[in-house]
Amino acid sequence: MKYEWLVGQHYPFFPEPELTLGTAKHADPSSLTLLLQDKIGGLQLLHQDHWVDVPPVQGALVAKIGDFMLVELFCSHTSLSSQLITNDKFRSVEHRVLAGRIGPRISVACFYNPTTARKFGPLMEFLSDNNPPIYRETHWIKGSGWQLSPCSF
Ligand SMILES: O=C(O)CCC(=O)C(=O)O
Ligand SMILES: [Fe+2]
Repeated sequence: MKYEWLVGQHYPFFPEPELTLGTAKHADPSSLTLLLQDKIGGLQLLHQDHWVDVPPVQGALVAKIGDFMLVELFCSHTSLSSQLITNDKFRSVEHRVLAGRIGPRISVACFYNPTTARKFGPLMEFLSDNNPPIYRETHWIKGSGWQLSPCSF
């Protein structure tokens, strides 16, 4: 069984935005997050130690790689892979949301999460003598996501 969560988020107008954040810095524990923003903006991605604005584009979905990133989207043989199963070749993106400067903001996020029925670890295709596994095999846990668990070699 897979878990998909649809979450609506409301960020009220805040008269002193420098005193707080809408959402603090984090990476999603999902496999993949698809996000619909309204026209207010405020989402930022951390890129090379700098916060970069994600401009809102009417009707566009923002796709964010999550920590787990094993998605069997739409059909069971289609899988997209990232931080855990690609052994860090593709990494989840850290992001935050600035507090409402212009007006209230609404976003809708769909978090695609992996099955809890089996463990996932780095795929063999991403491993070699020069690229040993960085993470242990782990389950994704409904309710709490999961913890990246580094291997100790
Ligand atoms: O409201 C947003 O733009 C993003 C919120 C968030 O961090 C998320 O949906 O993962
Ligand atoms: Fe997020």
